[in-house]
Amino acid sequence: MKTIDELLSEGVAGKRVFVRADLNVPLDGTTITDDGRIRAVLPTVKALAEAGARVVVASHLGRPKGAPDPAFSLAPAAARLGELLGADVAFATDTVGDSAQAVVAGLADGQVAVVENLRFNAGETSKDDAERAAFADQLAALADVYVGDGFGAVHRKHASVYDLPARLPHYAGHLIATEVGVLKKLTDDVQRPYVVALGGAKVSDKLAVIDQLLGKADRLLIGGGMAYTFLKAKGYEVGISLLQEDQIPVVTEYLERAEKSGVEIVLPVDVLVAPEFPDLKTKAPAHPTTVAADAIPADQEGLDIGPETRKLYASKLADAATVFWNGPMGVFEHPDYAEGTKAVAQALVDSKGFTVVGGGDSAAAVRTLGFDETAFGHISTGGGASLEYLEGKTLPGLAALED
Ligand SMILES: Nc1ncnc2c1ncn2[C@@H]1O[C@H](COP(=O)(O)OP(=O)(O)OP(=O)(O)O)[C@@H](O)[C@H]1O
Ligand SMILES: O=C(O)[C@H](O)COP(=O)(O)O
Repeated sequence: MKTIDELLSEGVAGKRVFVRADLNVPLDGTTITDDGRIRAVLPTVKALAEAGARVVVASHLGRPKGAPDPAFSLAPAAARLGELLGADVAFATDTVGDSAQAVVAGLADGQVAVVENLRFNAGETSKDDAERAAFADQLAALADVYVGDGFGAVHRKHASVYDLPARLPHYAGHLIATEVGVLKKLTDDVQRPYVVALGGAKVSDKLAVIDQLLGKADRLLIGGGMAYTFLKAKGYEVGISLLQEDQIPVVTEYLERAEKSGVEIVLPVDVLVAPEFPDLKTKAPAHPTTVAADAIPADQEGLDIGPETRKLYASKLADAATVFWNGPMGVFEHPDYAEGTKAVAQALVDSKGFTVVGGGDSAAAVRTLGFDETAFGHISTGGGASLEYLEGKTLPGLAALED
């Protein structure tokens, strides 16, 4: 894989360089609540701009449905990138249309532009190769060189991640190089006990990774929205909690396999429930109730792990030599459901092992809950991406950067 260092030594002055970043930051309206993913791509953008490149930054944000949707505009991220760079950043109100073409044509050497959300175009995420290729052709017309630096999205076979690098000379940016360097340690020579904590809301995506993790980790702690499919597989009722009903047989098989192979799968023993999802805007008190994991009322939703589970998970993390954690333990954005995530974060801080936190919201949680980033071994910008890397999968966005 050629890296940006080679590109810089070859010279980029005057060249249009397309940087595929992951600027998928958490937003409260148009306010960015954690800018970690923007800061993470700064070394690449700065280096290119300082070398005189005309830098075209592109990213997805959220999961819009292949058409423009103002709620998912990258405008706030572009503004924040400008603040962090201390320079004007031009913004194109479309991705490959008139605005993008004009903004890119107007760039001077060393200037930076951001184009609008890649996923406002159906071709970006299409499963149809020809549709993705057609969009990649339009993206390729905007640049001379491609730099892949959106680590959080390298597990997606999307046009800007997978098809576009095949059309341009391509290089890995600083962030991808750093992320892969650290995660390699967890695949090549992992120190044991190796404990993986999984939570979050992207349950269908992430249940699949457990298949491989069962052969690699010594212990799996399950929290967040992920926990309820496991509790249901054990025969408990989960009320109106997040549930991946079709995955219950798969999860049942995981539980059986873990038992046979001596891998510990640790599930919540108690949870915080409420009749409705909390208001994340007003943060109005949610008045949750603590119930045993096998006693979730039919009309209630599990929104965080409970106090006994917090202690249990801290004890299961205490002797770990290596920890990988992806996915908040609860709806940490609301103060009534942040304690589970705080407890796991604190257990990582207290750990003597090598600790890695992965994921947009997981990393944001660590920072917004007031933890010092340097207390963790590594904070990865990718959740799904790092999990799939740890599974040993070939990731489309990394494969595409190979020569
Ligand atoms: N019990 C729960 N029910 C519903 N949502 C939950 C629950 N627990 C956690 N969440 C939500 O999960 C979200 C984060 O999940 P997600 O899987 O996206 O993690 P991530 O760290 O961002 O990883 P990635 O980078 O792969 O997106 C948070 O917004 C949080 O509110
Ligand atoms: O948040 C993430 O994990 C990445 O930005 C990828 O987003 P996606 O899961 O919507 O593809």
